[in-house]
Amino acid sequence: MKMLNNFFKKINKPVPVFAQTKMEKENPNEDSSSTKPKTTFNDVAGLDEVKEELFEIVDFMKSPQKYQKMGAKIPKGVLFYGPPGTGKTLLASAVAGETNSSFFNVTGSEFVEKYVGVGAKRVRTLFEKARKEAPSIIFIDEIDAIGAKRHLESNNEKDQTLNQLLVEMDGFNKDSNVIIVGATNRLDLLDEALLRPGRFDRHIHIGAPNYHTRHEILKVHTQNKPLDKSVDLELLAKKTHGFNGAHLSNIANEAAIFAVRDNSDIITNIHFDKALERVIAGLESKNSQLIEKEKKIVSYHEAGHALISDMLGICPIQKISIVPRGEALGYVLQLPDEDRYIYTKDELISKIKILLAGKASEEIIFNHKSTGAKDDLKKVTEIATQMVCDYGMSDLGFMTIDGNTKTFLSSQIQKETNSIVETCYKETLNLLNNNINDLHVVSKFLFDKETMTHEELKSLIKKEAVN
Ligand SMILES: Nc1ncnc2c1ncn2[C@@H]1O[C@H](COP(=O)(O)OP(=O)(O)OP(=O)(O)O)[C@@H](O)[C@H]1O
Ligand SMILES: [Zn+2]
Repeated sequence: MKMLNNFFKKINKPVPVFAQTKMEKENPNEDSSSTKPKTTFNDVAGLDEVKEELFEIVDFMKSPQKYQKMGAKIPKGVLFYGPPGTGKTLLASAVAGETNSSFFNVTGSEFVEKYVGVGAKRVRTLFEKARKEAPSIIFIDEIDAIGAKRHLESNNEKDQTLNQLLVEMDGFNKDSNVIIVGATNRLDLLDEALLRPGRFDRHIHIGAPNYHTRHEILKVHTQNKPLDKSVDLELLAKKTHGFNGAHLSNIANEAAIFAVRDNSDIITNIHFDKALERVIAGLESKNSQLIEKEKKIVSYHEAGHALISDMLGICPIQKISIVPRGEALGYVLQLPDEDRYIYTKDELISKIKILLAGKASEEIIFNHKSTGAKDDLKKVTEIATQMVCDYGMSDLGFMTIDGNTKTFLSSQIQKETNSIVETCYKETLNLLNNNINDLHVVSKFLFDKETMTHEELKSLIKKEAVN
C-alpha cells in the first residue's frame, strides 16, 4: 500500500539526549575533532540483527590479529540506509563506544564546497586524523551529499571530493583499524564505485521500529527517569505507530520537562499524554485519533492482501507489515517466484485478485475508496493489459496487439481489460465476505502487533477455523 505523503517526516530533529551527555569531547576547539563515546549496544533498543552483524566488526577491531592470522581482511566500510531518526548515528557511536575508538562524526554536506579541491582536502585531513587516533570510527551521515553518482566527463568539485574518499578507502593500510560508517536515506543515489567490495561492501537496512521495538526504545529512554507506577509504556508504544526512535526519545524528554514545569517529583501519564500531543503537533496537523484511524485502514488493507494471497496459494507470504517503509504505509512481502517465466491464465487472475484485495477489504469494512490502492491498481492494469494485448487471454482472441492495431482497437482493449478486472474484483469481494472473520482476526493482529510472519498468519486462520 502506498499512501499519502510523508507526514511523519516533518518534525524537528530532537536533541539526542543521552548520547550527547555521554560523550566527552577531547578537543572541543578543533573542528572535525573526535570524541570518545561511552555509548554501548545497550543504549540501542531493538535492532538485534543489526547489532549482531556489527558485533563482528567490534570483535575485529578488538582483536585484529585473530582475523589477520587467518588471512581475513578487515571490513572497511559499512553503510546504513533507511529513514531518518532510526538510530543510525546512535549505532555508529555504539560501535565506537564498544571498541573504545575515536569517533569522528561528520556530515556529507560539510564537504560540499564552492571551490575546487577544498572538499577533497577536508576528506584527506579527516582520514589523516583518524589514522593518527586509531582505532577510529568515521561516521559520515548523509553520505549521498558527496557520494551521489558521478557524471561522465564532468570533473567538478563534488567529483573530486568523492574521488578523494575512494582513494582514502583504497589506501588504507591493512592494519590501520579505521572503519567508515556511512548513512543515507537514499541508497539508490550512491555512486556504484562506493559500493564495490573493499569499500562500503556491507549494506545494512535500518527500518522504522515496530510496536515491540518502540516499547524497547521507550524503556531505554525512560530508564533514568522517575516514572509514576501507572505509566504504561506498552500503551504508549501502541499509540505511537509510525514514530521513529528520535520521536520517542523526544516524547520521553518532553514528558520530563512537563513534570518539572508542574513541580512534580515523578513523571505521570498526564505528562506523557501532553508530550505525545506536542510531538504529534509537530507532525503537521495530525492528531492521535487520525493516526489510529489510518492505522486501522492500513491493517484491513494489508490483511486483505494477505488473506487472498494465502487462499489462492500463489507466491507464499514471508511477512506482512503495517510499519511504514519509504512511501508505503504497509506491505506484504512475498517470496520471489523462483525463476519463473511462464504463468497460466489462472495464475495471472490470482495475482490480480491479490492486488485488488487491499482495496476490496477497505470497501467492505469502511465502505470507502481510498488513495491507498494506487500502486496496486497500477500493477493490476499492467497485468490485465498484457493478458489482452500480449498473451491472447481475452475474447479478442489469440493475437498480440501492438503498434497501430493497439490504437485502432483501443476501445475494445479497454473493454476487455475492464471486464477482467471487474470480474476479479467481484470475486475478491465475495471471497473476503465469505471469510470475514478471518479478515477481522488478521487485521486485529496486525493492528496490535504491526508485523506478522507467515506462520502467525497460518495459525490465526487455523484457530479461526476450529472455533
Ligand atoms: N533503536 C534506538 N534505541 C534507542 N534510541 C534510539 C533508537 N533509534 C533512535 N533513537 C533515538 O533517536 C535519536 C536519533 O537517532 P539517530 O540520530 O541515531 O538517527 P539517524 O538514523 O542517524 O537519523 P538521521 O538519518 O536523521 O541522522 C537518538 O539519539 C536516540 O535518542
Ligand atoms: Zn495494497
